[in-house]
Amino acid sequence: MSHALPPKPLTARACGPLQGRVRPPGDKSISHRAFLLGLLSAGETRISGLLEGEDVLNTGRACAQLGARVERVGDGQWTVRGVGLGALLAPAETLDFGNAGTGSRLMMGVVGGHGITARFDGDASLRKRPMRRILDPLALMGAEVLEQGEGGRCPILLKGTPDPAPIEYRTPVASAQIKSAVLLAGLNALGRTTVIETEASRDHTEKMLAYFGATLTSEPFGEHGRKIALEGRPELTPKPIAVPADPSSAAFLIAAALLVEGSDVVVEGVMTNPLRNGFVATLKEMGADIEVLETREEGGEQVADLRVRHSALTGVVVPADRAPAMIDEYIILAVVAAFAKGVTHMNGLQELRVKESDRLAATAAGLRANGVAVVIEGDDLIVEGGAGACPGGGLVETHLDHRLAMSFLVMGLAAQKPVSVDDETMIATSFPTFKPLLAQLGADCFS
Ligand SMILES: O=C(O)C1=C[C@@H](OP(=O)(O)O)[C@@H](O)[C@H](O)C1
Ligand SMILES: C=C(OP(=O)(O)O)C(=O)O
Repeated sequence: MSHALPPKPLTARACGPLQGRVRPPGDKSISHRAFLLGLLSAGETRISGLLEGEDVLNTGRACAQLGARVERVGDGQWTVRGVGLGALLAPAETLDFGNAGTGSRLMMGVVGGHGITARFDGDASLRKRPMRRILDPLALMGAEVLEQGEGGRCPILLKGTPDPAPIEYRTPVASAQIKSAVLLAGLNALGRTTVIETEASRDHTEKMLAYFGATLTSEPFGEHGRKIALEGRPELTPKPIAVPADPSSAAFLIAAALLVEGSDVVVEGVMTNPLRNGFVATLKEMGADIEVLETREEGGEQVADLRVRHSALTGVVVPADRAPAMIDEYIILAVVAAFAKGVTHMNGLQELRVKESDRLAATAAGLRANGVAVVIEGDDLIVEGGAGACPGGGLVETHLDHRLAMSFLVMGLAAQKPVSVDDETMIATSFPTFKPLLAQLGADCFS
């Protein structure tokens, strides 16, 4: 499944100071959800600022296969004419989610709660990712897995139920994808679906469901958790969605500005949702000069312009309970840590093993290839920084993982020797404007 492009290597070399203002693309998590809620509500949902990355576009195509009319009406502007809850069509062809865990898993929730059957598939990376974590709660609700790859992996043929059982489900790991899949299936249940998470994960699904008119409560559970309860069969009403800038994409621009000497950059409109801001919080603890210039609300989220200046950084201990708020930022944090003074100890990274690649192993390998001392101890990553200097000079294997590619290219902008990645094509899944935006800041240092 998935049309695989031939790998395209890319090298980044040291560049002069980064200067200017830049706005990262729309948030990937919110963009996926905008398409899905558009599908599930009858009428027209207008979306602006959508991330036009391959992951999100695949979700849009899948929504069209289930009956929605999905149209691009301008740059980042889309409309979705949804069929509404309970009225989805069975797709004639396989739903191909490419590289996207989020798109495939959330859509499994949607299909699982409807009386339709759909085949889910994706690229070689997606075919390695665990799906039982989604299929298990969906089975409790009445969905059936008719076919599956080894160990509950894609390709998966899922038969949903027209009458899902409302369940109370405790997520086994902190995962917004598991929580969202259960809630999306629970939308079509007669009764209340409850999800309990002991570590709170990103809350975009809850916020968007409430915005579209669903009755939903979210209350604290234990020290760091949440209990979310959703009343089934709501009247979902389409609402305009303005997608704020993605903090996970912003992370690469912020890191580049911190690492390249003399840089002074403003990254605009970055979503500062507390369940997404662990990276900036950690950088500040490391001594990063990040000034919050203007806070405001965009599309129901707090956003801010961040002024970032080159900074001398010091290693820190990153607590395990911060992982959900920066789960996609550990690779770039590890790269930043390679330039810090002293050791950075990142705790509790077991979930990194089941992302687009085994990010724990691949990050360590990439650092070693570039002369950085690193140890994996259990589920922890320990990086020894070079106090402002990082040797570089390595070739990094990216294993179809966009964030590995971008993180090590950022390393190359500040390292002593150029850094190469074996494939840049996957960057298009989440941040197609990565190179042009860096070039806009003066970092036109890729070849
Ligand atoms: O719900 C989402 O949009 C996401 C949740 C996270 O995954 P998990 O739910 O597996 O932690 C994250 O890594 C992914 O990039 C996006
Ligand atoms: C883990 C990621 O995404 P997904 O799970 O959607 O593939 C990511 O973007 O880093």
